[in-house]
Amino acid sequence: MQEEEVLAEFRASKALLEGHFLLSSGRHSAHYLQCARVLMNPARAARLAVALAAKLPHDIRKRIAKVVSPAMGGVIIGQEMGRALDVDAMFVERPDGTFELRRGFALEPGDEVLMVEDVVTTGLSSREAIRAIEAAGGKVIAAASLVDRSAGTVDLGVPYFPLVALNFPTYAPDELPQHLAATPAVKPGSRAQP
Ligand SMILES: O=P(O)(O)OC[C@H]1O[C@H](OP(=O)(O)OP(=O)(O)O)[C@H](O)[C@@H]1O
Ligand SMILES: O=C(O)c1cc(=O)[nH]c(=O)[nH]1
Ligand SMILES: [Mg+2]
Repeated sequence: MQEEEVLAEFRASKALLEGHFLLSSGRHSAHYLQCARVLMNPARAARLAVALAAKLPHDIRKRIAKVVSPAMGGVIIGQEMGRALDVDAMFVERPDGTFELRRGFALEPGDEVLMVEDVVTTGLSSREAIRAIEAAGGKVIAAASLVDRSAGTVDLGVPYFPLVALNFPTYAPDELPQHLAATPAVKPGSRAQP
């Protein structure tokens, strides 16, 4: 799938939002990709997962034993990546603030894992998820996401394969441009506010 085709899927699902958003990292942006809208159509979710799986080099792809994603945003694309790669998919969640495997999910010691996200902006959630997977005995050999909002600048500590890389500006709370400072921010994600 070419970048323009991926963006067409986002546009068709009305997932490209404009306004004033407080992101998971605490940074602000005038743009938000609501991946839940992209993934609410199961056929579209499956198509995008097949395209994302095709981004993985063959030597990495054939080693993947499990897919693990950070909830909530990673759950649906993680499940679809499990289907595309024909491996089990599970998720980490943070009811007490730190990602952990729950619900009877477990990794075998040394299981080679693909960490799958919906969006990577600063990489904070991805790095936290990778830590949780490794604490549970897994070995994260690569990461993948539908969107890399860092436009290729993020370092997750493992090879990282996004389906599409975009560069929407983000701002620290004390450096908001006038047009954002003038409107209240909405926070679409589920990370607890500090
Ligand atoms: O790279 P980062 O700066 O960490 O930002 C990206 C993260 O933010 C969103 O999750 P969020 O914490 O908003 O919660 P959600 O997955 O429940 O929507 C998104 O799903 C990624 O996990
Ligand atoms: O950084 C985020 O929290 C974030 C950005 C974005 O565009 N979409 C999203 O779901 N989360
Ligand atoms: Mg998330």
